[in-house]
Amino acid sequence: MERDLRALARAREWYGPHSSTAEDWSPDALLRAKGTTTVSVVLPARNEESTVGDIITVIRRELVERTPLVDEILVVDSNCTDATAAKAAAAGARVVAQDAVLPHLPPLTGKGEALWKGLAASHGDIVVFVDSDLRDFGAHFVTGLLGPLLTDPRIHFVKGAYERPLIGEDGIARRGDGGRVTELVARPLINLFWPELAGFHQPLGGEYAARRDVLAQVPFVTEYGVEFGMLVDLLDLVGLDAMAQVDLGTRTHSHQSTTALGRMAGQITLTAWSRLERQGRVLSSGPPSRTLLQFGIDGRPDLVDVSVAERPPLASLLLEEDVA
Ligand SMILES: O=c1ccn([C@@H]2O[C@H](COP(=O)(O)OP(=O)(O)O)[C@@H](O)[C@H]2O)c(=O)[nH]1
Ligand SMILES: O=C(O)[C@@H](COP(=O)(O)O)O[C@H]1O[C@H](CO)[C@@H](O)[C@H](O)[C@H]1O
Repeated sequence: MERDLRALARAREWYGPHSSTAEDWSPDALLRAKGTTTVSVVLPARNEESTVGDIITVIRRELVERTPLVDEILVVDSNCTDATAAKAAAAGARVVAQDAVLPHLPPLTGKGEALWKGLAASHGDIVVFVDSDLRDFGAHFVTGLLGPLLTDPRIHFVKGAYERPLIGEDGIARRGDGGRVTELVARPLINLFWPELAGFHQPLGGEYAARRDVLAQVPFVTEYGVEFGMLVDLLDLVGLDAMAQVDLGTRTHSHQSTTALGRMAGQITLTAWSRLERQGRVLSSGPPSRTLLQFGIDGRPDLVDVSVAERPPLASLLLEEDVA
């Protein structure tokens, strides 16, 4: 109890000095602070043809042409079966196929694989990750995330914070109802086991930025375990004071079904379990199951695989290759 109170006090103490808003970071001031630091925006995309082009157009117009803060826009084509790649290229992004990056490695799947391949295929000193399904994207998403990284060498990772309405099938936005897996799974797990991280408003949010040399030192959990695993691993690696968050306003995106989020919840739970084991905080007599029995509306049972894998820190791979 004492430890948890201390940890939550730590989270509260961290929150003030390490939280800002996108408005605090003007593009012109950031351009002055940028110097020779290079910036890559990496967008993981799985069948996002209806939104990816607009996001890239805003980044290119505002942050490449108007204020040259961004040096590279990379879309990772995550086994798309629609026109995502063509739309992204037409809007001015470089596009790489997920499985074409480091092709000598057996391909893995999911968002975490797309992000790790995006890190490997990009070049910026700072990498900004932005989801490709955002529906109200603004350039402030990127400038807000860059702010602390371009102005404070002590900060190595910045997470977006935002209000997340749930857009219903009727098209009506229900304030505060988005981020369902965050509220039902991730936030409770973080508060129970990593309360130092409790100050992060949106631990699963898909918009965040970090220094390349830090991202290259953490593993990337595949599928939808990537954000949860990264927060816990970065807390270990760089410590809470090297992490910050920026309020980006409101974030709306394409929503998955409850069934799909059930699978996501399973992946995140397995990720949390793996970190508890790795940190020696649980002793296990055997691995947890990696399957989830779900039931369709008609009650039909459906056994799904919620296993996650893990890519090693990129730096370790490049070191091996150098040695090889
Ligand atoms: O195998 C995958 C799954 C997702 N994504 C991308 O990762 C981002 C977040 O995924 P999604 O929207 O499915 O998650 P949600 O926001 O609904 O939790 C989006 O840009 C997806 O296109 C990806 O690149 N590969
Ligand atoms: O935050 C969440 O609960 C989920 C689902 O959000 P919604 O309930 O569809 O608004 O969305 C996030 O989770 C994924 C897993 O970490 C991330 O990859 C997504 O980028 C993020 O949108």
